[in-house]
Formats: sequence, C-alpha cells, structure tokens
Amino acid sequence: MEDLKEWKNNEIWGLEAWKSLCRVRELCPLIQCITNYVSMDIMANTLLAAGASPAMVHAVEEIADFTPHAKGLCINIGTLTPDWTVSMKAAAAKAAESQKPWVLDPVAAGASTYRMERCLELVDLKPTVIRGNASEILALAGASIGSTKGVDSSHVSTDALEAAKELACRTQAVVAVSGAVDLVTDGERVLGVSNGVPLMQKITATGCAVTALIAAFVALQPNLALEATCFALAVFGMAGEIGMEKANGPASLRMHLIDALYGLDKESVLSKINISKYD
Ligand SMILES: Nc1ncnc2c1ncn2[C@@H]1O[C@H](COP(=O)(O)OP(=O)(O)OP(=O)(O)O)[C@@H](O)[C@H]1O
Ligand SMILES: Cc1ncsc1CCO
Ligand SMILES: [Mg+2]
Repeated sequence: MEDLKEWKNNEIWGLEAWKSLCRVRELCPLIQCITNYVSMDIMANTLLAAGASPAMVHAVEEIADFTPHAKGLCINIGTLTPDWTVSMKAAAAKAAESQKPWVLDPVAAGASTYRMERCLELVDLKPTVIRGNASEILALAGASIGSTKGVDSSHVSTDALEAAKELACRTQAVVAVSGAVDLVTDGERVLGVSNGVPLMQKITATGCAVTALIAAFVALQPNLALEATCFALAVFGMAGEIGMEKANGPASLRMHLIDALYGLDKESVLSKINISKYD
C-alpha cells in the first residue's frame, strides 16, 4: 500500500476501501463479540452481510479456548453487569496476549460511576480502537459522569474532536467519534468520514454494529487501524445511503441497510465514498 499520508482524493480512498471490503469477504474473519442484549441481532447480521463471521461468546469459562482463535474482538458495555465485566476484562487481556486487535464501544460511558470505572479499566487493557458517539468520547476522555442522558449523543461529533485526539494520544488507541461526520484520529492525523444518513440514528444499535464492523476490518489490517476504521465507517455509511433509497422509516432502513451492505459493489464504493483529511 502507498504511503497513506500522501493520500489526497476519494478515488484512492475508494479503491482501498473496496480492497478492504473484498478482503473481509474473502477471508471471513471470526469476530468475537461481547455485546449488549439490544445490539446482538443487528451486530451479527451486519458482520455476516459484510462477509465476516460473528460469534457472541461471553462466558468467562470459554475465553481461554475461544478468544485466541478469533481474528478480532468487539467489547461493548451497553448492558453491563458485574459478571460480564469479568468476561470483558479476561477477553481483552487474552486478545492482547495473542496479539489480536480489539475494539471498545463505551456505551453511555458518562451515565454512571460504575460504567465509567469499568470503561477506564478496559481502556487500561489497550484497545486498538475506541468508537463512541460524541457524548461518550467526551465523557470517557474527561472521566466525567452526568453529562450524558443515556446511550444517545447530546453532542455533535466535532464537539469531541479535541477530546478524541487527547484520548488517542493518552491511550495509543485509534479513536472514532460517530455522527454526521465520523471523526477518526490516532492523536496526530484526523480523518472525517461523511457517509451515512441521519435516520441511522433512529435505529437502535447502529453504532454498536459499526463498532463490530470496525473490528472485522481492523482484524485484517491491524497495522493500518486508522484507515481500516475509516473504511468500515464509510462502508456502513454507504450501505445506509443506498438503503435509504428504498426505506420508508427506521425499520425498513434497517433491513435495506443490511441488504445494501451485502450487495455493495465496487462502482458504488468508488462513487459514494466521502473521506477527507480533517486537520
Ligand atoms: N447525522 C448523521 N448523518 C449521517 N450518518 C449518521 C448521522 N448520525 C449518525 N450517523 C451514522 O450512524 C451510525 C451510528 O452512529 P451513532 O453516532 O448514532 O452511534 P451510537 O450513538 O453509538 O448508536 P447506538 O448506541 O444506537 O449503537 C454511524 O455509522 C454514523 O456514521
Ligand atoms: C438502547 C440501549 N441500551 C443499552 S445498550 C443499547 C443499544 C444502543 O446503544
Ligand atoms: Mg453507542
């Protein structure tokens, strides 16, 4: 691959995103998901539609056997309880030990002290990527409680740009803030992904689903985590744009988005991709 710092236009981004999607379709990476009850269905279906192989495996007793065989791991704290916390930490540690990338979704990080403390413990276990909405990234970067209402963002992604950069520098993770423009940073470079449609916010767990898709893309390009994260966000957003052409509301968008992801072709990727340097 060329020096990505020199990349300038969407023609090149499109070709590389297409290659990344093809790699997922060819290699069908096994992605372990320890996620919330709300997101399990859309997350598994998103991974399958993209060509990956999801497995919702969360018993702590299975982690020693299972996690080393997965290509990537997605941890989502959406419906956190103490027993799952133990599994999450064990899986993150096992992924790190077996040099597998893992991605953290800090759902509602600022909604309670319990959530924040567990999130900070997970961040200490060195996620490859952290993907949240703007309120979650602001809360996590500042370790601040009470600024978020729940799982939905009360900020726009650009509100969290400096927080995301600071969090990325401090943790060495790639940090992605979703929204109308998804901002992705390694603390130095910032890229903006402008694919997607606003109605995606009205389908529960689209954020959770795209975090799992990031895990699948990063699993196959662990040394290009920033770019792979952008490609997953762009691919999901493009599927939303295509799905929106047939949708009448959130429920039909959910269905058409998954269909569009499954059928996404090179021509659509090249014509729709919208990635730009943000800094
Ligand atoms: N205004 C918007 N325009 C276009 N796409 C959007 C918009 N808002 C969100 N998206 C897209 O919707 C998806 C979900 O992002 P969102 O920020 O809603 O995540 P979230 O709040 O974590 O969701 P959840 O907690 O329900 O999983 C992302 O792919 C994002 O790019
Ligand atoms: C609604 C909801 N509550 C906990 S997790 C979740 C899914 C969206 O994050
Ligand atoms: Mg979320």
